[in-house]
Amino acid sequence: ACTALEAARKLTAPKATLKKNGEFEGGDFWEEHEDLLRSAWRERVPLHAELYEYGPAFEREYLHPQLRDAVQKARLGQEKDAHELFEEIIPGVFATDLLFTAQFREEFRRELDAINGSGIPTRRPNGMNRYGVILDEVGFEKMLEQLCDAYLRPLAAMLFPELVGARDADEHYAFTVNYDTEGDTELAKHGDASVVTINLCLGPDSWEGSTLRFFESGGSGMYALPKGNDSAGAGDVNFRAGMALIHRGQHQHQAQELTSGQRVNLVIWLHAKDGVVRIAPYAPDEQLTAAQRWSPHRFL
Ligand SMILES: O=C(O)CCC(=O)C(=O)O
Ligand SMILES: [Fe+2]
Repeated sequence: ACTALEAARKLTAPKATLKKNGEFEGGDFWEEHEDLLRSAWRERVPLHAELYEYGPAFEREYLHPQLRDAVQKARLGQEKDAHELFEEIIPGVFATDLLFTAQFREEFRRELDAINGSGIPTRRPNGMNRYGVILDEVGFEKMLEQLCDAYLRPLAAMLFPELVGARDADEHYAFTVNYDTEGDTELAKHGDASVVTINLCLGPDSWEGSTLRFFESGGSGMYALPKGNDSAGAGDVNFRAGMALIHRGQHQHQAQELTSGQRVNLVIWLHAKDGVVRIAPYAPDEQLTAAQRWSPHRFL
């Protein structure tokens, strides 16, 4: 008998070709082999098993000490340090180098190489990016869920209290994007299927071009932001390894052409159950308090 891993390695996956609206490209293949692929990923021995196992050791090795300190204070009622981790580099776009350690980035990149070299086929991450990996499908779902519960959802709620209420970021969808001159070099202007997006640059080291351009919101009606469109501005971001952005999913953006090198980012979309994305903002008196957003999720 052949193991799931052996069987998965014998599959011939359809290639990702479409540069937009490619969400369902090869959909039949991925559905037909969903169970087999899930079993194969479970059988595969990872390079860095620690990356898949959320807990105190994970936090110690992989989360930046300043993040851990600030979040500990926020849970005790003092949110100031957590705010100060971030700089609002464009209205509505918050940047920080203080979420993950360099060790996390290096081990994660090596794990991605191992995943890509495993012989198990991987599905394109979304309708526009053809390369990259859906992290929830290769074994990271549980770790990411716990990371979102403990850190990412409260941070998103702190930065965007008008959009993240008690249930608006209960679920995540996480993937990587990969830009290099042989594969995808750019990404068309779009909004994400998320209420809030966390986008971490994993490096590797150097590339040219590939800035992320944000566009003024221009929203009205249901999309009108409480502080007006001035709270979602235009500007270009030059990533560096370790830099993470947090922005509203509806804040449109576009990756400019990469002209040399490679850029790999880890992207986490937060949304409500079943992929529902909140767009109507909460009035100030409907928003979560600091104590509510930092209290363990199950008590809300
Ligand atoms: O190029 C990037 O870092 C952004 C990727 C992105 O916007 C997306 O995948 O939704
Ligand atoms: Fe995006």
